[in-house]
Amino acid sequence: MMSRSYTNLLDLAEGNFPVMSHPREKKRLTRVMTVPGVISELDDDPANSVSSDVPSSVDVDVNEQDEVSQHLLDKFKCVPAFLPPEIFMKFYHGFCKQNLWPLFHYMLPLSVNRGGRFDRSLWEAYVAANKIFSQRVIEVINPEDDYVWIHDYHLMVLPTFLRRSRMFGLEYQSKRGYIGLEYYGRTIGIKIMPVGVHMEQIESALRLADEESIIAIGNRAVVEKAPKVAGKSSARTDHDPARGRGKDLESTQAEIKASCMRINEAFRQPGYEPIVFIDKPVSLSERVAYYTIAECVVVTAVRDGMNLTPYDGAIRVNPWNIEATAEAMNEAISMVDAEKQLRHEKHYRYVSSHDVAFWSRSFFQDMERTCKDHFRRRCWGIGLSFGFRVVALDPNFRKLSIDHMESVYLRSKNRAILFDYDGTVMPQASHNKAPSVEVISIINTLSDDSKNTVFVVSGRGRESLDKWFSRCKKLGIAAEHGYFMRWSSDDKWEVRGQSSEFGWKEIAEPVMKLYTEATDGSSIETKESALVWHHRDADPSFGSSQAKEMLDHLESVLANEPVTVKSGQYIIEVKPQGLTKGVVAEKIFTTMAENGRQADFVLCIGDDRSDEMFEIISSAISGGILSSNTSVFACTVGQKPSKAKYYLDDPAEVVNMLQALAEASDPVSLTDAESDISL
Ligand SMILES: O=P(O)(O)OC[C@H]1O[C@H](O[C@H]2O[C@H](CO)[C@@H](O)[C@H](O)[C@H]2O)[C@H](O)[C@@H](O)[C@@H]1O
Repeated sequence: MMSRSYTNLLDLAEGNFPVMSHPREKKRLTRVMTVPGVISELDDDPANSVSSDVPSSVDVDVNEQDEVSQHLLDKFKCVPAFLPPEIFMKFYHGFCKQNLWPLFHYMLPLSVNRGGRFDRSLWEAYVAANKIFSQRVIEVINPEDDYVWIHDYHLMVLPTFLRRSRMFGLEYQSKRGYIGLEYYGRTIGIKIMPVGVHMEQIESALRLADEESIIAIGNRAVVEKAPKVAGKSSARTDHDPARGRGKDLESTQAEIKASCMRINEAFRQPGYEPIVFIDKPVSLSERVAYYTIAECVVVTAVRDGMNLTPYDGAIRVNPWNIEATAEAMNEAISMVDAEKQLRHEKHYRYVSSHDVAFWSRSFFQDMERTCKDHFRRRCWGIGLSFGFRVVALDPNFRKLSIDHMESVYLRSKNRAILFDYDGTVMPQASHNKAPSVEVISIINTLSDDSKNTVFVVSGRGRESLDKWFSRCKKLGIAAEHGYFMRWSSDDKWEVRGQSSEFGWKEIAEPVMKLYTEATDGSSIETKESALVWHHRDADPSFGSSQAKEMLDHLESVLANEPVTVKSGQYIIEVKPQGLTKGVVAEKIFTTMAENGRQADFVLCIGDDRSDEMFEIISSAISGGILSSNTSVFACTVGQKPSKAKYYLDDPAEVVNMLQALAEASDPVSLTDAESDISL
């Protein structure tokens, strides 16, 4: 018996389903898969027990399912997923049609009476159906060559199930017309692609309509029932019965019928019926015949999913605006033929060249392009249940070997050591943000070595950094992402921002205040060059959704200002354009080279967007600021997608690593030149 707790809902994703009755064991379909290892692993996986318990399908008798499956496979290379009737009813007519469809089509119940409460059994059936699909996919897929195209809202849990078995890493390059989402090391491509019509089918229906149906309809319906009477026209309401069921649908149908009756009663005349309401399925050829003889087709779907209604020289209307719709209808029926023809030709060209075949070809091309590099990535599953995520990492991404780095360190003469502060040498969760005595001592040992140039490169304000590192005389500090820079405590702060114009703060701050008022636990930090909105102490999910919203909001109101808006660890930061830790790193490497001390050892370490430091390294090498022989250790904190090649697990490991380098340092070491002189 399933527990009613929410956690057990999540268990469903683990494959812990209520076992449905099964009259007989179902034979497995002949495998198409070509990777034997994966098949055998799945065979023994108890989490994959649902499909073997599937007792029957809705449309195909259970005794015929194997035969039908084989036939579909041989003839069409198709593999069906048979859902037991009790699952199918609750999955399709229940959760899909009663919950998801209205949700995705903005058809939320207008009154309490029309809305049902969340029905747990429907949700369970939805998850169970998705699981069955996933098992069919897993049975037949060749993970090396195949793509998986998951379509529509019925199968939204399917990707989660598939990724638990085998994951497909994606890398995506942004192109015009696409949106590329970076997601745990993968880029998800999003594109708007209207589905085209099947031109051949429509054209053959048109031919058929010309020959047969128009005559039939003309005789039966148009002439007899709805003739054009002088100055009057008849409307034919062609109502394609919906596949779904539900209370909303029934009442909508009743309302349509009542409206038709009301209009007919008011305007009916002998031999003239203003509205002919067709409440039965209409064949394609008959429908096309109606389209052919109609003077105007009005499509007023308020939200459309995959409606393939012909698009014939349309006048666009807002279906909520009744007057504008009436005007558009009048315009359509009174439009001169030449204009109709022009409009038709323009749209026909588009419709006929962007048909359903074009759509599917284009979809596959996008999929191929999106997936082309995914075999280069290694995927790791992290988290549990719906919190499960697949992280795609570069195969060269590996843990930093301190021993190896230490041996390179010992051989090098000019070293650049750049480290971020928060999340790198200072744990994010720590309340006391001042560096420990241990960290101060390590930094002093490192910066006392004359071969070393050591910098803390941080988003923090210069005042805090100055105070915290007051005992590190030789430490370089880049504060506020490099807006301020200083090479040692004896040097003056350089202001490196391109602009000292901060009028944008008057735009950004009121926006941040709005969100701060609405988000308990959030606050605003004012830095000299930047404004930061913090939500670490807010409710986690509300805080992060507010942060996303604020990011968009700020980006739009600051679009013409010389600033960038960035998200970080529980922060949204607005800072002057061109300020990045990458620019700081470049400045340090350039200055070293100009002073005849080109770095032969570089250690850059950061935990988040300070990855910017890593990104400039290849351009620094190609630009000659670093040599191709420079040993580069670009390291991130935490095993996550990054431009860095190495990772360490947490700030404690970072401090250990720095300690090891400090121990290998020579605080009184002399440069070669100095050695020669002293000899
Ligand atoms: O570049 P970093 O050294 O990593 O500094 C980046 C930001 O650090 C600070 O914010 C972080 O610490 C806060 C606690 O003190 C924490 O609540 C927040 O979530 C962290 O992101 C600082 O306040 C920001 O101005 C820096 O940009």
